[in-house]
This record gives sequence, C-alpha cells and structure tokens, in this order.
Amino acid sequence: MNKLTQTDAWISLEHHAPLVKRQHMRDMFKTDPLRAEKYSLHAAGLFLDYSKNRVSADVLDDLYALANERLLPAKIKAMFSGEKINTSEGRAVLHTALRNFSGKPVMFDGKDVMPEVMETLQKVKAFTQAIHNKTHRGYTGKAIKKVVAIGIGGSFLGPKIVTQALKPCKVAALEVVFVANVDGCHIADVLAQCSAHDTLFVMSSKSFSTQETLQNALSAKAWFLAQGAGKKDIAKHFVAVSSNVAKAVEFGMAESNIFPMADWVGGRYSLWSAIGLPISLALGYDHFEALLKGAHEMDCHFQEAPLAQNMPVIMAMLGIWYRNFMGAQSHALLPYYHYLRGFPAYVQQLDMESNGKATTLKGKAVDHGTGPIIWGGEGTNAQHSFFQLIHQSNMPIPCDFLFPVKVPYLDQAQQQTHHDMLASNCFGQTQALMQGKTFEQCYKELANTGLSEKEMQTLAAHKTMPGNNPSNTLIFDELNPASLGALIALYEHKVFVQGCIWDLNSFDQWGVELGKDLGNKVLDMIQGRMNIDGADASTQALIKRFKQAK
Ligand SMILES: O=P(O)(O)OC[C@H]1O[C@](O)(CO)[C@@H](O)[C@@H]1O
Repeated sequence: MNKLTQTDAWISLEHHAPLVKRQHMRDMFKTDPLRAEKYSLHAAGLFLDYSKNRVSADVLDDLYALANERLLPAKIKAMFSGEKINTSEGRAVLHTALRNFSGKPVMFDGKDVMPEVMETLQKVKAFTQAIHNKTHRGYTGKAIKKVVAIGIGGSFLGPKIVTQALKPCKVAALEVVFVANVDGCHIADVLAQCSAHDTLFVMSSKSFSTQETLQNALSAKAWFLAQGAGKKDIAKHFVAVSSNVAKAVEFGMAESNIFPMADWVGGRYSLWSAIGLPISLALGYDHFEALLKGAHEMDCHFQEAPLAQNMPVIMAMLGIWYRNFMGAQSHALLPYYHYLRGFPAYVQQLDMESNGKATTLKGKAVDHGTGPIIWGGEGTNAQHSFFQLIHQSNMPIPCDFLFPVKVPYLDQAQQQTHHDMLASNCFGQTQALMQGKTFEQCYKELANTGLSEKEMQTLAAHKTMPGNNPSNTLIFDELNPASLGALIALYEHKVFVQGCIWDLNSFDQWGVELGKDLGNKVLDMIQGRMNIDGADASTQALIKRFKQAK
C-alpha cells in the first residue's frame, strides 16, 4: 500500500483544497438548489444533514477514493470478523459482537463468541431483575435503593452518559450514581448520602488494577464495614465487572458476584458489555437491550451501505478533509438536548484516546495530522460562551449539532415553546455559521445611526461574520435507547474509519501508561517507600513542598 500522503486521492485532494478555500458555502447553496437534499441521509433512526460542509462533489469523490485506496471495506470486514487488528496488544476488537442480534456466529480464534456474550447478558438481566423485584436485598433485608458505580475511563463514562441521556427511562425506585476520580472528596460526598442497608456497589474495571477504582472500592468497603455490616455481608452489597476474575477474587469479591468481560473489548468501547450493568440497573434490562439493538442497526448500516451513502464513513471522511486539507485542529460537538450534555466528553475520550497518536501500525512516524481535539458543550448555553470564537476567529472549527425532534415532556405547559426555541437556536446557529454576514450588510445597517464614516467602517468590520464555518446536523425523532445506541455506534465507527485512513491503531492507549507509572513512583516517594533523589529537581521540590504542608 502506498504511503497515505502519496496516494492519488490524497494528491488530488491537495489540489482541491486551495480552490475550495476560496469558495463560500453561501454560493454553493445558491448555485445548487438541491444541495440539502443531495447531502443528507437516514440511517438507523438518525438523519444527517451534511450539506453545510465546504465540499464539492469532486472533493467527496476523492475522499471516497481515498477510503478505497486505504482498503477501508476490507478493514471493516477485518474488525467485524474478529481479526487481531489491535496489533500492539495482539487483540481482536469485537465490541460489535456484544450487540450482535443477527443470530449469526462471530468467530474468534476458531470459536463462536456469541454463546458467551448471551450468557453474560442473561446474567446482567437476571441480576437487574433481582434488584428491581427486590429478591436481591441488602444484609438487613432492605431493598436496594441506591447503586454506586465505581470505575474510570471507559469503565465509567459510557454508563454515566447513557443513564444521564436516558433519564426519562429511569427506574424510579433506584438511584444510580457514579464515582471515578481518586480525589477523595467525590467518594466522601457520595457515601455521605448512602445507607449501608440499601446501597449496592458495582466496581467496574477491565484490568482490575486501576489505581482510582481500587482505592475508591477500598474506601467504599471500609465505609460499609464501619457502618456495622460484617465481612459476610459484603457479598450482598459488592459486585464487580472485570476481565481479570482472579484479581477481583483476590480483592475480596465473591466469584459469583463477578460479571465477566472479554479481553477483546476495549475500555472505551465497553459500555455494551457487562460494564453496562449500571445502565441496566438504572433503566431496566429491556432498555439496555434496546440500546444494544440500536447500535446493532448502525453496525449493519456501516457494513452494508456503499461508502458514499454510509453515515460513519461520510462523517469520518469530512473530518479527514478538514483536519488534513483545510487546517482544522479541533472538532466541536454541540448537543441541543440537556440530557445529552455529557456526549461531548464521551466522544472526547472515544476519539482522543483512539486516534490521539502519531505512529503508524508499522511503527513509523506519520507525516500528516491525526485525531483532532474534541470539545463542545450543550446548546444553547454554549452560544453564550464559546460560540463567539467559532463565529469570528480565524480558526476553522467543524461542528456537529445534535437535536431530538421530540422530547418526552412536551405535554407540560410551555414545553412546546421551549422546544421550538431550542430547535430555532440549533438550526439558526448552523445557518449563521454557514452564511455569516458580509461587511457590506453590516455597513448598510449602520446608515442613519449618526456615526462618522470612519466609525461606521470600524464598527462594520467588528460586526462582520465571515461565515463558511462547516457543520453537520444530526437529528433523531427522539432520544430513546435505540437512537442513542445508534448514535454512539456512529461515532465509534467514525473514529475507526479515521484510524484506518491515518494508519493508526485506534484500540491501544500506550500514551497513558508513563503518567500512571511515574504517578505510582511519586506516591512511593510521598509515602516514604522510595528515595526522592531519582526525581528531577522540579518534581523533588513539589514533593517536598507537599510533604511539608500536609
Ligand atoms: O477498566 P480499567 O482497566 O480499570 O481501565 C480504566 C481505563 O483506563 C484506561 O486504560 C486508560 O486510562 C482506559 O482505556 C480504560 O477505560
């Protein structure tokens, strides 16, 4: 395979870029009345309008040609069929098997993984039902009212944003809260609101060796015993999700209370596994299964649709265009739905931990840009905060706007008005970003204001909006478990496609290891198990300052 930057499609895209930079989307819409229709599609309950992007038909053709030159269809097949595409860790990448409701086997190392997947799902279902119908009770016979889910990174963010986004589906009798940070004030705050009699702790850690999770679980266990419960009561109140069952047992978990997960599930792709147990507990197993089925629908679309009609591929290739040819360094996610406010943080982890790399699969340094900075916030709040920069800075920032057409509370007074306003802000912003406002328009508006000519020129310059800022608009009928599953799978596949184009391993995360390692050494220094002399002068001084003050 040719080097990415030497492929025919790449070279052709390099030629298009200066031309497209001189074109304005205003004119693209004027010259092509069918643009919105042409550049939009439905898939798995989601509607994507990508017409407000700085692309011509030629650019799109070249982007799909680039995907073909990088053998994308074969790479999609390789992932779904259990090849060990996570080469640096020698692992397959089979999160799609966790939501495979096709009835077809998924082979890995000569064995169908589906019986094991279904068995774990059944265990999640049975446990959820036992909590909900109160057959599993606390050590004093009280029903479980609260779940504290302990985990971090991929073992936390997915379940947290899903339960937040699907709040209207919540099982009323059960409160599920999440603790991730090793900062003790979080677990202390949470425990202060718990009663040992009716609280269940779910400890989620694929490796069962993550410092934050182990420490938070130890604190939770110590608190539980300090409330008057005995060691024998722990089994009723502590369960774990892990692929390292031996370590979980060593930690003190009863083996029957451990929900297994396979080695071929990456942390940030694991909410579909038993890591999703807090989702099932919070929303009910049926909603969890509906989430998986929605994701499966997107998986089918991703595998079957031609590249030019394939939603994850379209979004990924547009991202490649902006990152590699139009100078974009970041990508903003803007959910116009309060319950989906956690989605930018979720995609931030998914995308930046997957593609925040600069080494190819063969271990060579890349000679092109890779994963962008992902950021964002909920509309309309963000409009009154960072939108100024998107509208008027000279940095190109592609944006994704997300919006549910229906929301579950429209029967309440005034709610339709709220939702109409939300829609108008969402669509209005994409319009403003695209069309901008010319100097001439701004200047004209200042006529008869009593300003001098010079003042009018200056003020008009400040008010001018360049426009030409690209955006995708993703609309779904309502945010239910199925559409949320499809939405998350859409972004997973977008990230995968970009990793394929950039020749990255999107499924390892070596970059986080050094910090963990040095952090452990510094802890040894702080707690007197290691001499500080080996550390650099700055770190030594920081440790000394901390030790003196504490
Ligand atoms: O589930 P574990 O093993 O506790 O890991 C938590 C998280 O830590 C990471 O390994 C990196 O920080 C993530 O990829 C992972 O989701």
